[in-house]
Amino acid sequence: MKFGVLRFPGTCDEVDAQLAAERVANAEILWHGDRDLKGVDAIVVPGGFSYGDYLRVGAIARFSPLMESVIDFAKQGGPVLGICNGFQILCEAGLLPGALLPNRSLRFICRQVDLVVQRTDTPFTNACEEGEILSIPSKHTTGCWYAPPALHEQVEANGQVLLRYAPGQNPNGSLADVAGVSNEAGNVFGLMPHPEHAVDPLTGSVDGLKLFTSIRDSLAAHV
Ligand SMILES: NC(=O)CC[C@H](N)C(=O)O
Repeated sequence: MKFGVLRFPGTCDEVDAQLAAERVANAEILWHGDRDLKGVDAIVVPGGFSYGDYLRVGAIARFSPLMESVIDFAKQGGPVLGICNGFQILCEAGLLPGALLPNRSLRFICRQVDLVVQRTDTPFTNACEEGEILSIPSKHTTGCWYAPPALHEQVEANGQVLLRYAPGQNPNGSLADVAGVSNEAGNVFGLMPHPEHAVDPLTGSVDGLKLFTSIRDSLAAHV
């Protein structure tokens, strides 16, 4: 199978995402100005500062030509993983619920965080154990996930929160310690921490690899 990793002006984590995906499958970088998804089986919208975070994080990238193809791909049930700025872009595109607000501290925060796996019956977490703790780096200014009460209630009732910050570790003030949330159909998932930076023992954790493995295995199960 092949992952497609999006690149916008200002993206900076696409090569790490490609290298992470290549540990479990093939991966190719896709330029935001094209429309062709080149037959990839899964999409990664990586982290960075697309369009310099101007206007509002992800608000400009969301209108790239390639995003039209990503929205169609997602509507057809294709797996889409948004990491950090990718999560922000997917929220702006209306593919994920809620919005990312500035961190409560109003500071850029860069630290390793523990995430608690809430569900394992998903395309993104099937290689994990329920309740497992994943140690993954987090680095952002605008990572405070928020949804108005009615939407938040719906997201919780549908089991769309797949990862939460471990108690006492929420770095940004996200509502209900939400670190990663899926769409209602379950095929689009976004998280603020960076699994692509936790794939080699050299950097202290390989827990991030489990998300990439999960996507690959969920697709293999459908063949
Ligand atoms: N690491 C990233 O992807 C940065 C995300 C984003 N632009 C922020 O700082 O909020």
